[in-house]
Amino acid sequence: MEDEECPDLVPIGGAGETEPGPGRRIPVTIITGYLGAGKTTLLNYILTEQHNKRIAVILNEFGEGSALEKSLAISQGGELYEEWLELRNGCLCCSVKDNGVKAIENLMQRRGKFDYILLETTGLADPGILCVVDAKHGLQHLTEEKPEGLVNEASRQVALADLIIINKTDLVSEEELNKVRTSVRSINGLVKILETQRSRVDLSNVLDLHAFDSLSGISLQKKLEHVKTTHAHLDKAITTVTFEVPGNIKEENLNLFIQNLLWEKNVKDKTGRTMDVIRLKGLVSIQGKSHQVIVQGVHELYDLEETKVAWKEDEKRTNRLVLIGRNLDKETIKEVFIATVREKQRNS
Ligand SMILES: Nc1nc2c(ncn2[C@@H]2O[C@H](COP(=O)(O)OP(=O)(O)OP(=O)(O)O)[C@@H](O)[C@H]2O)c(=O)[nH]1
Ligand SMILES: [Zn+2]
Repeated sequence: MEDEECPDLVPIGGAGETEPGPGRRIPVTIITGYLGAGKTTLLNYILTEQHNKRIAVILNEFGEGSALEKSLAISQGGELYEEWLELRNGCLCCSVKDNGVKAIENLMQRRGKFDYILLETTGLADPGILCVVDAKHGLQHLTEEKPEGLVNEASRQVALADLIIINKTDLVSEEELNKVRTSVRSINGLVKILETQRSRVDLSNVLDLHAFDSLSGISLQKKLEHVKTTHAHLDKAITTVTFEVPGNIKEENLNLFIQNLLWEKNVKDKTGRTMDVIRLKGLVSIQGKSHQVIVQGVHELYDLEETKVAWKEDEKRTNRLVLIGRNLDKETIKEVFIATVREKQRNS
């Protein structure tokens, strides 16, 4: 990678930011947070709120799940400006200098200038400016012990953030919320903390991060440089598997499959280890439903939601699932899925 070919990202609140005209610099906000914390919910909220700002969003692709991620983003997003940015190894600081900047440039060439740019990184990426923390599972992620040599990504994200959004406050008691808040505070004593449901945050807080930047006294560029030197890649034990099974499935069978996986935890890999699913996403075809259904799971919580996208008449109905977690093996999980669906169909 040639350094001179890579334009630098503009530090938030950098000189010239308030200058009018085409030379005005555009703030870039990077959104981090552990798997399923609510980053996409936040982006969708920001993009659908009335704010009279032109905002570009750059989403990352995670592992094999890119096709599905993309379709999910489109079906939820309404009118988004989108550019797809593949983060190599899901690591922002490795990728942002080459294809990251390129993605932003491509976007501006096609769409003109934006007022703000938001960048979503994978749940396991390194650096952070705005970090979404899951009120229900955040404490578990922050305190998880890592094997020798591996960094706890969740606490690294919190440590680097200028703004923390503790999301899903509806799922916890005031006491649990206090614990998460205290834990975040102990990792990052300077960071501004906001608490939300469905990531519904006052936009001025999110789009105007340089206010906090001055607090921490360190620019985005410096942060990226800093993080690059103390580098650790994705937690190797966590992997992504994707599979597709054509046809219609019954809702009760799908529930059974998911509950075995997330609640009963009785699905094992070939060596007998329990498959531990942190994140589950899917686009499925439920018998008797004309519209595509989205499956969303975060640890033991999941829900099914009918989308506005109808299956077309000549379209092949199919089920696509993405699982992120430990001890996942694709063949086995696919077999279990098919078996669960078939088994119950014979019985009922
Ligand atoms: N109960 C509750 N659920 C929420 C809240 N915010 C988001 N969710 C749900 O949490 C799930 C994950 O949300 P996403 O926005 O996709 O999370 P993400 O951080 O983008 O996930 P990854 O990109 O996979 O890391 C979805 O099912 C959301 O509907 C909240 O405040 N309360
Ligand atoms: Zn997301």
